[in-house]
This record gives sequence, C-alpha cells and structure tokens, in this order.
Amino acid sequence: MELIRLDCIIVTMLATLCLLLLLILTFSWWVFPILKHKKLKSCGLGGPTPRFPLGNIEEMKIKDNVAYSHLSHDIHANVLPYFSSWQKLHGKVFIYWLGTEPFLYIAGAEFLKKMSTEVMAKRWGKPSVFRNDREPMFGSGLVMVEGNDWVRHRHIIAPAFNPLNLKAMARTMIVSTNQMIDRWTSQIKLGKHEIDVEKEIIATAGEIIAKTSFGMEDENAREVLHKLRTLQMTLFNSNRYVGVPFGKYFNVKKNLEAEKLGKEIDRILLSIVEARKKSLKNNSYQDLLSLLLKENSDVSQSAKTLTTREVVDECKTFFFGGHETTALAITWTLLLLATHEDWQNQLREEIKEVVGNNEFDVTMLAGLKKMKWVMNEVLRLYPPAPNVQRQAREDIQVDDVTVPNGTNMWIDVVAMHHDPELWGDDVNDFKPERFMDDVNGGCKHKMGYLPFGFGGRMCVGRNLTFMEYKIVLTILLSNFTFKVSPGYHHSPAIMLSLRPAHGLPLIVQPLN
Ligand code: HEM
Repeated sequence: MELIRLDCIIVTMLATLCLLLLLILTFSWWVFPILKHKKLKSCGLGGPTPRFPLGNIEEMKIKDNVAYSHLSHDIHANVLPYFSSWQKLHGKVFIYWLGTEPFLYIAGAEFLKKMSTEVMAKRWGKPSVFRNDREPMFGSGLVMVEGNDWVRHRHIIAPAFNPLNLKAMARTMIVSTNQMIDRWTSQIKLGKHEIDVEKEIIATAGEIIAKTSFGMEDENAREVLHKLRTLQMTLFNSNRYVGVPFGKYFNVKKNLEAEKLGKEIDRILLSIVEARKKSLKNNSYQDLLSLLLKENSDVSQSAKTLTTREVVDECKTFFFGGHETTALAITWTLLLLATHEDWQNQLREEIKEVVGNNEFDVTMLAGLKKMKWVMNEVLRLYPPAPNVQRQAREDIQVDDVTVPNGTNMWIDVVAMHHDPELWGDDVNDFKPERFMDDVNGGCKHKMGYLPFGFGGRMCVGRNLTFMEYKIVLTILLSNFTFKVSPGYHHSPAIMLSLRPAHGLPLIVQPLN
C-alpha cells in the first residue's frame, strides 16, 4: 500500500514537473514573443506572417546562388531576396521571425538614428540566438560581449590600434604583400595569368593579422586560418534553424563539427597565449596579445583584466574579424578596378605622384586621397560586413513605436547602401568621386552609410584596415594591371561576410 502511494506521488510529481516545463517552454517560445510582436504591431509595424515553430525561415531559404547575367552592382535583391521583397510590401522597418524569435528589420536611416540616440553603447545587447550559435567562432570576444564586460574589453583593446602601434605593423604588411607579389610573378612567368585574387589576398591578410597581432609563426597561423575558414563554411554555408526550438538538433552533425573546430582553434590559441605569458617578450611595439597580457599582469588594475579564456576569445575574434573583412574590401576593389580601367590608371598615377622613386613609407599613405574615395565607394557597394545586429536591453521609444526590451534587430547595411532615396538614381554606379568632398559620399542621411557600424560599437580595427588597404593596393597597382577573367561569375553572397561566391579570378599582367 505504502509502495503504491509512493509510486503515485512520484508519478504526480513527474507529471507536474513536465507540465511546468511545458508551460515555461510555451511561454518563452510563443507567448512572450507573441506579446512582443503584438506590441510592435500595435505601433503600426507590419511584416510577413510567421508560422510556429519556424517563423519565416522557410521563406528565407536561398536556393543555390544564381550567377548574375552581367556585372551589376544592384545586389540587394540577389543577396537578400526575402528582405528585398518584404521591404516592397512592408516598408523599411518591419517584423520577421527566425523560429520563435521576432526580429525588427531596419533599413530606415532616420529610424536607426532616433533609436541609436536613445541608447548608449554599453546598453546595447547582441541577439542571444546569434551569441549561442556563433560561440565556437567568437566566444565572448569584443564583438559579442555586452554591458560592463564590453566596456572592460574595449578599454583594453582599443589602445592596440593607436597610430604608433599601427605604424610598427606596416613593415609586416609590406613584407607579406611582397611575398604574394613574388608568388604571382613566378606563376605569371610560367604563363599562368589567371589568379584567384580573393583566395590569395585572404591568405595574405590572414598572415598579416597573425604576425602583427599575435606574432604567430606561419604554420600555426595557417592551421588556425584553415580551421576558422572551415568553421565559417560549416556555420554559414547552409540553411540552419537559428531561433527554432531544438533547432540545434536538426543538424547535429554540423553543430558537432562546429563545436569540435571551435575547441581545436581554442587549443592552438591557448598554447600560444600560455607560451607568450611565459616569455612576455618586449616587442618594440605592443601587439594585441602582449597588450592583453600586459594589462592582465598588472594587479593594481584588476578591474581592467581579462581571464585567459577571454584572451583566447579575443584572439579568435581578431583572427577572424581582422583579416577577412579587410581582404574582402581589397578583393572587391580589384574587381571594380578591373572593370573601370580609368580608375585603375588614376590610382596608379596618384601612387606615382605620392611615392615617386622614393622607398615606400607609411607617412605617404595620407597623400593617397583618390584611393580613399575608391575604398569608401567599394565599402558602399560591397560592404564586407553586410549587416549589424542588436538586441534591446530596455524599452526604446522611437516616435510612436515602443521597441520592447529583448527585441532583436537586424540592420540591413546592404539595403541602405543601395537605397536610391539616400543616394540618388546613380546609386548602383561605381562613382568614387562621391567621396571627394564629403566623407559620407553625398548620402542624404548620416546613418545611411555604415560600413564600420555605428555609435560606440563602431569597428575598433578600422584604422588598421585603412592602412593595410592602402599598403596592399599600392604594391599591387605598382606591379600589375588587372582585367576580369572570362571565368568570373559575378555572385556576391553572404556567408557572414559579403564575398564573391566563386572567388575572383582576374587576368594579371606585370606592368613592365
Ligand atoms: C573592411 C574592414 C572591416 C569592416 C568592413 C568592419 C566592419 C565592422 C562592423 C560593421 C562592426 C560593427 C559590428 C556591430 O556593431 O555589431 C565592426 C566591429 C568590430 N570590428 Fe571590424 N571591420 C573591419 C575591420 C576590422 C579589423 C581589421 C579588425 C581587427 C583587427 C576588426 C575588429 C572588430 C571588432 C573587435 C569589432 C567589435 C567592436 C565592438 O563591438 O566594440 N574589424 N567591424
């Protein structure tokens, strides 16, 4: 009798527990998101109808990238077809769903301005669904951290990019680029003029960040870069179910693979961090790693230290963020210069005027004005970071719209950079002269041009990019001419960053 009663109690307890769990899940997966959605809808925001449990994911699945019939820069409808068609129906600010997570889509510059003036950088969050999903790639690095942790990380990292440190990195950039030039020259001597410049430049930029930020030897650097690339492909080259309850288990193999790669990268970086801790060699300049470790060893500044785990995550973040974006900016530039010979020649002329017969020196970079216009225009047409994400950590009021605490946001940089209302009818033309007298390229709204993000969370590495871009391009244009190969298929695609889906084969000829 006693035993039966005990059984009953256990069964009842289990049933109550299950019911409670079901209730919690229903509330967190459906009721709370629906309430948030309702609040936004009541302010007049529309959007595509979501279906439980996928939200709008089915409509967002992209088939194999279709090659463009010509070299059009009107890329938004191709790289983000669902956003492009929803925009036509619902305007520049609307709601869509990733699984059971509502997202506020923003391509309205004025809305973004009003929203960002309401919120300080440290009070912005990053969508939890992405933070979990991208854990193997960025961990708790600067891109992902929030609140006081973000302040602490940024405070430690920002000084690494001061002009003195940057200047000291220039030598490595020149050496690595010259090695690439030698490789190309040998290849051309064998009659092979077609070079996949995307692949080459990404490898060189990887080498540069490995050496300048971590003093890493080639073999270790190549291994980390290779694993990061595989991780990126695993995470972003397929349709996944981010935001869908138990979505992680829809693609167990890929998720396990990503976790494994993330751990392997951590292991290599950890061994480098530990070795550096022991040697803490006194570089003539402070690379990122020595800076992070130096702050850590200063016990009087305990509020400003990072744990070893955080240092490893920062290394990972900088390894990836520090090379691919810059490399893509240079890659897209070579495509645009290959199709605009006049600009290719103008930049070569400018280099001749600025550098002349002197040895190339970083102090000369400021004189390359047209090159900066070209860079700005390339970053407008092909922004390597094609979107910015946020999560509200408090209610935000934008005119009549209350964006509730917890709302995810997807800011569509590609859409804003290609918006004729902001840039005029020639929005899809390559016109570097837009930037001649205006750092905003004549954009009608100051929040319409965001290649490096906005506010306090703006890209911490942008000055490094400016320098590397100019150095690499100066050396390339001083040695070669570029034409598009007949084998090139124009297929910009988003795999976290905006890249040519099939590489960039160019016909490269030595200048003399
Ligand atoms: C063309 C080159 C680059 C582009 C287009 C670019 C773009 C961006 C954008 C749009 C953001 C803002 C993200 C957000 O608000 O969520 C950002 C942040 C960041 N970038 Fe870059 N970036 C570039 C180069 C670099 C380089 C060279 C490094 C490092 C060496 C770097 C490291 C970072 C980091 C750590 C953050 C996070 C900053 C924070 O949240 O405080 N980036 N970048």
